[in-house]
Amino acid sequence: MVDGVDLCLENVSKSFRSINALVEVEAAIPSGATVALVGSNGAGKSTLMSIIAGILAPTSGRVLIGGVPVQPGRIVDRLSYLTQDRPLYRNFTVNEMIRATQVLNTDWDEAYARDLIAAADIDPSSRIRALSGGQHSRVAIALALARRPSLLLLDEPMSDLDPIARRQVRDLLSDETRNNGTTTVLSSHIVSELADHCDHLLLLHKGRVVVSTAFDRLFGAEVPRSERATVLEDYVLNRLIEEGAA
Ligand SMILES: Nc1ncnc2c1ncn2[C@@H]1O[C@H](COP(=O)(O)OP(=O)(O)OP(=O)(O)O)[C@@H](O)[C@H]1O
Repeated sequence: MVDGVDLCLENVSKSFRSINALVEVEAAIPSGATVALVGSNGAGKSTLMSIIAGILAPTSGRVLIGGVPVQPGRIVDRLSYLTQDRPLYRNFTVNEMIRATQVLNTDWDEAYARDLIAAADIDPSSRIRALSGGQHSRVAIALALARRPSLLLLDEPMSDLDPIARRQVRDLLSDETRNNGTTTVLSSHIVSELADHCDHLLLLHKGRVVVSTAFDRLFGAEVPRSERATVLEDYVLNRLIEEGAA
């Protein structure tokens, strides 16, 4: 069991010259939560993840992970971040990529990485450059999970997966939270897909928080599980329309 950590965003702002990518973002995410990070293109989702991971420095404000402030430029312990570009060494084989990740990480579960790659039906002797986009993502997701993180950041992890692979990855992430208590932040444009296994909504629009709340508060007991996807999608759409997004 790897315990998750709570995540606290305190007044986080980020500007790129004249662009205000994030404006005073506040959120408190409990340990073990799975957060659906949602917003239109350019809403600030990737910027926020990079700040949480310590890769980007906020212009102001701070991020606390398990009560400890993130120091930009310093590696955050037990955090895995799958960026949208899924950086893997293209000339390596999958086996070489597994070994390289092992060397770079103290907490590492090689057997788990190999199980996940086998479950995706990927030959570990294949070169990364010879993998399809979806297979490339499956390897990147396997490496991210096998680092046994307490905090997992996934930027559109399912964007290039086929429907079966999407379901497999969704189940995998649900198991991860259930078995390991991993706190997860997951961005996606397919809101309905997030309803089943996320339990917190963080909706951004033009860098500002529109909603940060537990799903339970949104849905209430009266909405059956089977209708959650539609209800969540409608809710997000209506809130974005209210914000002037359409
Ligand atoms: N390195 C950068 N330099 C300048 N502007 C940037 C940089 N990174 C992001 N931005 C701007 O910050 C804003 C937020 O971008 P970000 O990539 O965080 O949005 P996003 O919600 O992840 O979008 P998408 O859904 O399209 O991936 C955008 O206006 C973008 O142009």
